[in-house]
Amino acid sequence: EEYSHIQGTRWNKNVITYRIGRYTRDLPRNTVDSLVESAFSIWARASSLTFVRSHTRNADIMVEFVAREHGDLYPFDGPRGTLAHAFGPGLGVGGDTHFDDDEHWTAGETGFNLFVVAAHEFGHALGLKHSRNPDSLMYPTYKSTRPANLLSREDVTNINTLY
Ligand SMILES: CNC(=O)[C@@H](NC(=O)[C@H](CC(C)C)CN(O)C=O)C(C)(C)C
Ligand SMILES: [Ca+2]
Ligand SMILES: [Zn+2]
Ligand SMILES: [Zn+2]
Repeated sequence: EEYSHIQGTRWNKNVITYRIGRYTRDLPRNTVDSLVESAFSIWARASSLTFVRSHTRNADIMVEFVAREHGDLYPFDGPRGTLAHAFGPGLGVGGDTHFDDDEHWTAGETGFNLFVVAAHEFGHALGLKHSRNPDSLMYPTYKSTRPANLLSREDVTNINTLY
């Protein structure tokens, strides 16, 4: 889900920073780093946005793996069910993206594919809402077999309407 009701609608800049906090034990850290970077690059290629990894606390988007109650109003639900959530653009918690660490995160076809889920969540972190088009990345249900070009024409149109 996305919680844009407490944030703004879009970032007022084109260079957006992100920081990876707590990792998952399911994957090597450098695998998580590259999958996260690839998920951001999907949106960068479709828009005028640039994403820069930061190691300081004041990054725009904090990316973390957490479970159950984790300090915001939206505790996760254990294995399956909700896989992740992200806050819409804004200061503080704005843009922050949380992955449910009770899921089995993978880089392949088994478990839940981190790249696909991250790309969906980062759409929310940029201000996108859900789509009713099952072919769109922003469709609310996870699909493991996504086309190579993750974004639908609708996704590309929507990100370019916003930025
Ligand atoms: C397998 N479980 C699902 O398909 C669940 N969907 C999700 O966890 C969404 C993320 C997917 C689309 C990556 C939640 N979301 O929208 C975050 O921004 C349910 C449909 C069960 C809620
Ligand atoms: Ca879950
Ligand atoms: Zn969503
Ligand atoms: Zn959270």
